[in-house]
Amino acid sequence: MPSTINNSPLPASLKLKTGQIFTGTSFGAPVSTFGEAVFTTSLVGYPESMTDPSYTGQILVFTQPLIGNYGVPGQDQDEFGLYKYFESDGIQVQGIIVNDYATEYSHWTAVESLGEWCTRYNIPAISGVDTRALTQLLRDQGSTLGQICVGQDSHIDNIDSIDFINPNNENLVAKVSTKVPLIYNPKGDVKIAVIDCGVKQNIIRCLVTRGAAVTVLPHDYNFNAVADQFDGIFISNGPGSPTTCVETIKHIKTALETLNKPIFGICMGNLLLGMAAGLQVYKLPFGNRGHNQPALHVDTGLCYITSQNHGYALNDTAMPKGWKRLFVNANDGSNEGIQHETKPIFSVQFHPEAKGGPQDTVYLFEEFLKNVRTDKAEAEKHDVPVAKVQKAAIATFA
Ligand SMILES: NC(=O)CC[C@H](N)C(=O)O
Repeated sequence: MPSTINNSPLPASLKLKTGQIFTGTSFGAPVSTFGEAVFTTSLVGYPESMTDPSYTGQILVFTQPLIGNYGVPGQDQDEFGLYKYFESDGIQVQGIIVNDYATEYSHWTAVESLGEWCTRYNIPAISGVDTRALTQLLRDQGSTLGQICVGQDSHIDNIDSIDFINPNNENLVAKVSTKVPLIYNPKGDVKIAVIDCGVKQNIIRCLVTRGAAVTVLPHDYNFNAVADQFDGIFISNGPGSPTTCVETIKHIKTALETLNKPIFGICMGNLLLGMAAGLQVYKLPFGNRGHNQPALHVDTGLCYITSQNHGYALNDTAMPKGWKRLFVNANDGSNEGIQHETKPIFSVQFHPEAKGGPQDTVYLFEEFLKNVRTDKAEAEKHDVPVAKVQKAAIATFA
């Protein structure tokens, strides 16, 4: 059961660096934590969002008022060894803030309550917070550093003496990336190297279910040295500031200069590819997090509803030579994707793999794999060495 004193829940609060305190009661672990307070407008998908490594370092505020009513599923795996209901092997957010926590849950996949799950992972959770007021504040003043306090003294205003920790100063990608290469669906017809900045399980699933063999590589792995073993490169989503990913950007830059392979990036992948191409990033005031973000496809004018969770964006006002905008956000005009004008290289800021969210743009995985298969067929025609075995890439790491 969640933390209680004599069966009544512990008081808890969210203290913001800007001086405000939001009070409520604890329904998770009785621990205090720091993070960047951000809000998501998604209506469903709390198990997926909370296990998405992109949320590492963040205190997640749900604007959907009722959270927890379908409980939390188990760690079941599919035929590829990927988690069916989670995006990684545990909770990644620092803590969660909700308005109304559903103390009773019901769903055929549920094995425990949201409160029990948070407690097991030592993650604090607060309910009874006016999340509408909190969201308006975060929207007006921007994402804000905060501390979740749990316990009898949690309501005391000691903000002036708190040394708030900014998670974005750290290379969070290094924390969540795989330490060793991992292979999924080794018999796939094309071989994709996934640069793991914190890859979601459903991104890997979107590649393997479309026939690809996937090797997940550590974020700083020099994939250029083993590029002949792969037919395409994928750059994943991930937490924190892209400016901390110096090593990964260096490798992508080398790839752009020397490799002739299809590349696809998602979210952090869009930021890193853009930076390697010469663009700058900036921090959005409150970010775009939710499942209803409109992305306009620049060439056709078609608008897709997309799943998003990012705090940074590419400044695309002047595109580098050879590159063009692929998508823009119809709400705030921020960049939603870039594309090379002549090479099969593109990336998007939103999440076409969803989980949660709409699947309007999942077709982009087919576009990428079409690029990869066409490129491979061309290379074979001209007898250029194409991807052989993946074992050698592993051997250097094992
Ligand atoms: N989902 C992601 O990959 C997020 C990218 C980056 N951490 C940002 O917040 O902008």
